Amino acid sequence: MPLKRLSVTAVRNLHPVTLHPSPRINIISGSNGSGKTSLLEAIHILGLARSFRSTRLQPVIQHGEDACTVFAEAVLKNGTACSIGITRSKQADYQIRIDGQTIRSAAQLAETLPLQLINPDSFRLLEGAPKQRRQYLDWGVFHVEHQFLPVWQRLQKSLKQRNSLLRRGRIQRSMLVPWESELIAAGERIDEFRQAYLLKLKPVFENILGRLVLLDDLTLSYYRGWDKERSLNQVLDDQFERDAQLGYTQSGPQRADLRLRIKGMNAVDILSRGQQKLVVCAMKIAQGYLLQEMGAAQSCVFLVDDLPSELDEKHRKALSSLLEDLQCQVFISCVEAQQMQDCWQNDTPLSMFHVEHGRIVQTV
Ligand SMILES: Nc1ncnc2c1ncn2[C@@H]1O[C@H](COP(=O)(O)OP(=O)(O)OP(=O)(O)O)[C@@H](O)[C@H]1O
Repeated sequence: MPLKRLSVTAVRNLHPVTLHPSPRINIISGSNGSGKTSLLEAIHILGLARSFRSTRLQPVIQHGEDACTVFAEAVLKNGTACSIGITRSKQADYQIRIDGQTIRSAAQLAETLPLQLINPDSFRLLEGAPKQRRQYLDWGVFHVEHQFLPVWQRLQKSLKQRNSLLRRGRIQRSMLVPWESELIAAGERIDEFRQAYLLKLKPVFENILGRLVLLDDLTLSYYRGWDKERSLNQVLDDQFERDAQLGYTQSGPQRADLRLRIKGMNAVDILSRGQQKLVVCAMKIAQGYLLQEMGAAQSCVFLVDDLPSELDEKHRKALSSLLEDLQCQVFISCVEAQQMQDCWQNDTPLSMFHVEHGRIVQTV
């Protein structure tokens, strides 16, 4: 869902600004510490009510100010306008408004403005804990499967209850049964959603990866979080004693993972940094393409922090062409504008912004 007007007030070092971004490609250049990432961070806050740099929103509020605000007018897929605003003050939690209505859940915000972030931390998708890859997978499922959120919430609740009973100690097997039946029902649904989504994602990912880099041996597979030969019911039953000793549920959809391997080894142990960046980009861009293909309610906005770093010219251009073909709105930050200037076709709407000491000026 492209943003056609974006206002940012009191976010980090940024001076108050109103921008009119291109519905397609936006390049934000500036030297280190000028405020490029802060602009991407502001858009991220607008879409997810959280920063990608700090777990709390308070550090994002400009020193000496009481609150930060990000506001945008966006265009929905059906062509109608939609306004989204978020304010976070030092004293209170955030306030979100969509079309003048206050909303309480960040999930509604995420549904309205699907965002994909590619930044130096995205490497964690390959090298980090399974949680990162589960979140990646669930982002996709959330945007294409409306039943995902309520089922996922039921799963979290039943799992929390089971774990808290397990932690109490000296527990009877029968005491877990009511929570387990909820956990099993929700867990199996979540597994079905994830499998169905991955089946669609895999060919898109392989195609996109092939346009970026030749890695024929790379495989992407799914681990559902428990033994594939046994039902979740059976696994919970068999592992009860051990779960009770440990005080938590060892197996289940909360342990699901995506595995990226090359010749049976972890891809992250084999690939160069540049190749890892390309694989991560292919994974994220594939989700954008799939969202379009599956006719999701809104198209995705891509935030790409420091695209040129660790990529040579050939790969930079290949990546740009994928983002361009996606026909989404893209915000790309870089130090030198000219590194990103000649990557686009002549008819692609392109806007360029330069940031200096927090002041953003549109140059093209
Ligand atoms: N709450 C805050 N209030 C005011 N300034 C802040 C706040 N938090 C961070 N800053 C400053 O804002 C600037 C933000 O820089 P930002 O990370 O956006 O720069 P950048 O252009 O992306 O740099 P780089 O190219 O090094 O990644 C930094 O100079 C930082 O010291």
